[in-house]
Amino acid sequence: MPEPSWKISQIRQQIAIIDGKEAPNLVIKNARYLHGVYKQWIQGNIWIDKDRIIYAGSKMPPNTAATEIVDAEGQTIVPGYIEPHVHPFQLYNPQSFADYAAQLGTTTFLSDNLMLFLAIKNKKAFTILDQLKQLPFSFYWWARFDSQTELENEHDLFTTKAINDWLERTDVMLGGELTGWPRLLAGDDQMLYWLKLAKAHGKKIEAHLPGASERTLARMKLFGADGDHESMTIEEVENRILHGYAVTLRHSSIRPDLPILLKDIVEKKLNIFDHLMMTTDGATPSFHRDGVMDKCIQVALDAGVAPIDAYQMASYNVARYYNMSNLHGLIATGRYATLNFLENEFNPVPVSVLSKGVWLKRDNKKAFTLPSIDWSAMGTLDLKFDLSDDDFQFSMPFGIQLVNDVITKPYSVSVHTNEGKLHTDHDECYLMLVDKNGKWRVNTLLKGFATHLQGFASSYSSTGDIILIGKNTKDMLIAFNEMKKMKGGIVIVENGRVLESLPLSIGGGLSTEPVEVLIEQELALKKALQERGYHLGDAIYTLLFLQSTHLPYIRITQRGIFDVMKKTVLFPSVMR
Ligand SMILES: Nc1ncnc2[nH]cnc12
Repeated sequence: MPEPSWKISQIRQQIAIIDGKEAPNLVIKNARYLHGVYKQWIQGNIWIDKDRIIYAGSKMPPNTAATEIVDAEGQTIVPGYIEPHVHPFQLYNPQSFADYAAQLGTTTFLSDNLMLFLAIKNKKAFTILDQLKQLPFSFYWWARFDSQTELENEHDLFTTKAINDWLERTDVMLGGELTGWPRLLAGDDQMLYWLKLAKAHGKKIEAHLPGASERTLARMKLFGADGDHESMTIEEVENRILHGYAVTLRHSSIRPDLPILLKDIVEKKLNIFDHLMMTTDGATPSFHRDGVMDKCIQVALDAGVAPIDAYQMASYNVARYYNMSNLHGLIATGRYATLNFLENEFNPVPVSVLSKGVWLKRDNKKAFTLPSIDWSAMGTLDLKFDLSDDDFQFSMPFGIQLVNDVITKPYSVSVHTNEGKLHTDHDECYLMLVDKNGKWRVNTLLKGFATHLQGFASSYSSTGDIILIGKNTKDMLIAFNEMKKMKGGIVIVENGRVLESLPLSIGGGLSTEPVEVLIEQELALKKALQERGYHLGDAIYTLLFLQSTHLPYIRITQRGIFDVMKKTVLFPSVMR
């Protein structure tokens, strides 16, 4: 349960408001609001002082001297939306994502710690968490137990001490997501110990079980998994519910499954809405043009879900599951004053947003820009090495073929690779993963990414190592040099000229730009790639997951080309 932060003196003052000795800052009167436990719209007055609901019910405060009274007649009020499964590093950063999402009513986030965990020491990461805590929204975190790739130093990084540092925090709500669960089945008791440690700290365990059989679901339940967000079909939802999983339905840029899942649940008349949550699962910026959790709620309404269920799936259900309804997800006495004001319950995009007592949006206008935080703990990407012609050796019998945006398989290379150029009449490109410290590289070919892409460089990757792709080694080198000069980012080069560049100045992986700007930058990048033969949906995810061993079948990792099923390095990385 997250720790309420009110001091003794503040609680005394809150009691004095009930007693009429002091006045609250704000009263929302004539409110028609959602009460999550009654599951009804009720009428009443909500008294607020600073960030807390002092009282919600039929009465007005005895003392309203110096109280702002807002008449909410005609409006409908719901709890601020909660996004339970955020990967806050898809070009945006946690602050910029929250600033954008808040305008659409999403003000509480449960966020992946992976990027921070891999990039910097816990002490530094916690300075970022602590800064985010000062802002008028709520950021909670997960604690990962595995890197979802093959790191050179996985065991030095994922230690009991390092994981426990996270689990001890009251703003960490869960262990996982558990992408490395096959290790549990293979007998890894170290990982099982971490699950038990998380439980001992009162945290939930979020699994990651795409396509799991009933046998796997049962075994993972026995290991301690509580929830899963990977259902792609109604049968998968039903199986998870059967075995007592908390189910989060997903609507993301790579898996926009929510409409069909909800339609099937409604058609089958499954009475399970009190036990469902929804997520956008780290969708890339342009997916959020039409919303964050408001978009999920709209999808639910469109699928015929009753409005109260639709809102609860993005608020009270999440708060109750994570044992935080003492503060979130319920409009009732003692909770955070985090409310969305709607025209009516059929339009989840709020007219006004109050978050921890601060108006972030009022009457359809942005009322507050979340201040940016100090990202210096993440450092800047300062590559201290150069690449030379010697690095561009590509003589591999097989390469990596993209089956879709994120699934890969091995294929036999049949083209000449040693001339520094590849023909544009096929979709094979050179691919290199280079250590951000310049110590090693892995060279292979990538099929299915593009036909006409000459040079491409990205410091955006799972581990912060550098990905180079292209048909022309000279342009790949120029793209690398440009990315290095920018101190991180994504660059496309053609005939020696930079065509597109997207700077990622926070540690080489995150942008400082607002999400609105990032949407435009991502679309421009995607368009340039599409014009050069990229025919898949989500290029940013293709980059992010090239190293990810939680997906089949073959990956480029720090240790070399990796066979996911056999768990072996097929070709080791080469020292430079
Ligand atoms: N496992 C994962 N890691 C990073 N980003 C993701 N987005 C969706 N799933 C993810």
